[in-house]
Amino acid sequence: MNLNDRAVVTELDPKGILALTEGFPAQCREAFEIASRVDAPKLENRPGVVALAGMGGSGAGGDFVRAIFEAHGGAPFIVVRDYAVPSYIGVGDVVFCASYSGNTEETLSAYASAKKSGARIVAVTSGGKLKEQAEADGYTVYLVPGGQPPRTALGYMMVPVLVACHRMKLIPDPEIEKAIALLETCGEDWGPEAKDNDAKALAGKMHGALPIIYGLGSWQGYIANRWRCQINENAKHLAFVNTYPELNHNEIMGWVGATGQSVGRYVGVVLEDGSESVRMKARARVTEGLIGETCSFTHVPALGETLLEKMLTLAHYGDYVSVYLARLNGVDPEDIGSINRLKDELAKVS
Ligand SMILES: O=P(O)(O)OC[C@H]1O[C@](O)(CO)[C@@H](O)[C@@H]1O
Repeated sequence: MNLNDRAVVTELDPKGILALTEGFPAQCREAFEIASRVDAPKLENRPGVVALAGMGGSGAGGDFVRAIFEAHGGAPFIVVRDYAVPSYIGVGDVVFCASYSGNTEETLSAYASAKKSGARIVAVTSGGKLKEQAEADGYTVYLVPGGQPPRTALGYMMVPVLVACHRMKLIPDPEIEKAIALLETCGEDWGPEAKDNDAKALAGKMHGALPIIYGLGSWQGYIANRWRCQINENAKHLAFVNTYPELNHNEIMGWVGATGQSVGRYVGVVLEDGSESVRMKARARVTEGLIGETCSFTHVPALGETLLEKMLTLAHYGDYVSVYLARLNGVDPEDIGSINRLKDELAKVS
């Protein structure tokens, strides 16, 4: 299949997931402008905990912010992918409720629990019940443009949280515009017109295989999870994710049996910064040696200098891979039939 022909790549993509992927840098820029016009909450004291409640693509945005807090932040930051915020959240804490549609049941339920806890709530949404409730309750709302699949709205959902946290003096300047400028150059290498294209090549390796995506460290693991979600939803393709060094304490033994198991072909990906410690690099090298021919690993290094540049470029690369893999699999990247059927069934459960 000729993935160098845009018409071929978009043949099964009537809703334009490829175009939305290409538009990600512009989306981040627009989100930055929107967020810059909104007053962030004024905090009297530093919160004990900052949380972000969100599912799927909206939860992924929380992981990016979490990584920045873990590297440079002034409070613990947790991502809640569940119906309620933890019991230790209370008055003085900050809870971002992020739902692009504004109608995701788990996030609306987490919103209700956060409200009960007395925490300061900030909503990020394009509308729906979350907008209605947060406005009625008098909380800060970052309102972003609607009308696209939530997983393609990562910029809209993440950038306002970063801007708000910076303005609340919880993180140093994440240099968002610098990261966007770098993102704007990536389409030349990974976009549909780029012929010598590593993203297309990696999608080709994943086609007919089970991708195993390892992060060479914690934030790299968060991005690996975003890759998995995009590969699952866009390409209708299973993928497994793990993170160094934890996988050296368990999953490495799973590979011992994998050679004889009839799973088919595995293809490995390691997402890395490039400046990991000597010991972390050694872990990847030795692990790959032990796994041997059962699975060969492609290392994908992050681009840029800042943590945000590195995370966004690695995630953008994975988004392209997932769209090319969707085409190779012969599926519409927009279709989420099973998710919708699940929601229909759940609607019958009281
Ligand atoms: O951001 P939202 O609208 O809450 O959606 C969260 C997630 O739910 C889904 O719409 C599927 O139910 C995902 O595509 C999305 O990432």
